[in-house]
Amino acid sequence: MATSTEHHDLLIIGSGSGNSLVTEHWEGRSVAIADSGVFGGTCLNVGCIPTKMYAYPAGLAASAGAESERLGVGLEFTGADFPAIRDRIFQRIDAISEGGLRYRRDELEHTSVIQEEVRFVGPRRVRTASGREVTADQVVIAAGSRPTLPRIPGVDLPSVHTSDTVMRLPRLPRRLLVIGGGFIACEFASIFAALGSEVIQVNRGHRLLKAHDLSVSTAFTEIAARQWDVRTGWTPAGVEPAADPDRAAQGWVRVRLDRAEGQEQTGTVEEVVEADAVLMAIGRTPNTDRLDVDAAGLDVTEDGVLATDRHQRVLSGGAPVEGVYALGDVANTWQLKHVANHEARVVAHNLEHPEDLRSADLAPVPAAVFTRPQVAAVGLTVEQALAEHGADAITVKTQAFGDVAYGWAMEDSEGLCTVVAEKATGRILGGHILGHDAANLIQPLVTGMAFGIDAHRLARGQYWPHPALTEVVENALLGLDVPDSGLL
Ligand SMILES: Cc1cc2nc3c(=O)[nH]c(=O)nc-3n(C[C@H](O)[C@H](O)[C@H](O)COP(=O)(O)OP(=O)(O)OC[C@H]3O[C@@H](n4cnc5c(N)ncnc54)[C@H](O)[C@@H]3O)c2cc1C
Ligand SMILES: NC(=O)c1ccc[n+]([C@@H]2O[C@H](COP(=O)([O-])OP(=O)(O)OC[C@H]3O[C@@H](n4cnc5c(N)ncnc54)[C@H](O)[C@@H]3O)[C@@H](O)[C@H]2O)c1
Repeated sequence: MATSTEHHDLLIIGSGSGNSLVTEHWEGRSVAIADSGVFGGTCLNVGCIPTKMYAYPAGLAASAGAESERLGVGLEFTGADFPAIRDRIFQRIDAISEGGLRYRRDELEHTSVIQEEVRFVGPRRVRTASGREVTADQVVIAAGSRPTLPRIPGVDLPSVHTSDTVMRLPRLPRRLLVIGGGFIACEFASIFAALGSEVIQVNRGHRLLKAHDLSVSTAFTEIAARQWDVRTGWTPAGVEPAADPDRAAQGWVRVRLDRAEGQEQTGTVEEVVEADAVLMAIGRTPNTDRLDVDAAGLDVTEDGVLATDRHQRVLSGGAPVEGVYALGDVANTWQLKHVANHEARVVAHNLEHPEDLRSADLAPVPAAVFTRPQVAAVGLTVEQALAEHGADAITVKTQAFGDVAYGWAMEDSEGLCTVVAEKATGRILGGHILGHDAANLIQPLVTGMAFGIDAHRLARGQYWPHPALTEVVENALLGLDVPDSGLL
């Protein structure tokens, strides 16, 4: 039963990308931001930023040893001060989150923060957990996603973590069992292995990063297996405290693994791994189910995200609901911050200019995995291009890092850049990079695809500083069987 009702010009559900919607336009108007979690959302508090703040020192740690020795530099890894790294990261992050909350809640006159879970009771009406009813002329749903947990016994034991908690562990795990083979699982396996944990990564399928191009995913799985223990074809079946009471008291658990369905059955069908920390990283669930969207009649797609039109207006029965927008992980399946940011810019404009609606243009979307080595991708994989265009219509070049000057100087033997393009036109269909600095190296290919620059023109229509590693992209482009642009 509602105890009070308040009305705002704008209600934003979710303080992650949603927080960026409060532009100068809203001064003198009333804006409420509802968030029952930590202010600032996933990217800042438990996502992109802290993971990369771990990935950088982890990269420094991993450069000692075999790689440095091979190049004649005597570096020794003497251990990571995990609590110091953790505290440095979260002292910086928590201050930003707390400052953002104070600014919106206490300092600005036209904004308020509802620190409660909210659920829809009508299209532009929500009820808070404490029973307040809040209405608004316009509503933006930016409620994000949360880690998915497997439905197995023992998943609620304190040593079982998700990406929300694993970065705040009191100490570096002795043995970390990582479940999953996607972005989150691979980034954390790479980080914790470099910092000194014994990492065992268990994945259902036989390739890590399986959504990536086969060339990248296959090579990454092999390289990962040289850095930590990768076990494929398994799925977790249950977690229980370790049999030894002393170990159990220290948080050690036994994780039972079953052979994953549909995977080749060789060897044993059940295995047990003991670990003092377990990370479940098997995907993220959009938060639509936390919002009672049915009460507002809002459409949800079969992927569980809110259905929107190209202006990010939420649909009801297939038609846009006036003044209700959605963005980010609750409204798309990319689950990437740069996509949420783009959608937020579209929504910010459309809220302010309902008579001049702008559209989200999501293609092509790059993604980068900040492992060691890094992985980055944009557009179609070779397999997708083959399926969509046929073998005769496409051309593919895989350029090894070691065959361009800087990669050769690094004595790199792992890095590769695969580009796939349309043979007849040179239109770039996709790019896939594994290796040093892949997250940066992918950008020329994103530019080429976004601005419709064909492969030869992209390679020959600009200078590439010699001998920078970007030459790996230039050479991949030049290796394609595409029309000559005439440029030299
Ligand atoms: C470990 C990790 C690393 C990542 N690294 C990267 C990366 O390197 N690059 C990249 O592009 N992306 C990365 N991502 C993905 C990226 O963080 C997300 O795509 C992005 O943060 C989504 O933003 P959002 O605004 O949609 O939602 P969020 O930032 O998740 O905000 C949603 C907010 O809504 C609140 N909320 C939800 N339901 C309710 C409710 N009913 N009532 C009140 N409040 C509610 C939540 O508390 C939350 O604060 C990473 C994610 C994770 C988990
Ligand atoms: N650098 C980045 O851009 C970055 C980093 C982290 C997360 N993210 C975003 O967050 C999203 C979620 O990441 P994620 O890694 O959790 O999901 P994901 O979808 O990338 O990977 C999920 C993995 O879990 C495995 N899996 C699923 N169920 C399983 C089970 N029962 N047993 C064993 N394995 C199982 C899948 O095979 C897959 O390998 C990503 O899709 C990405 O968009 C991005």
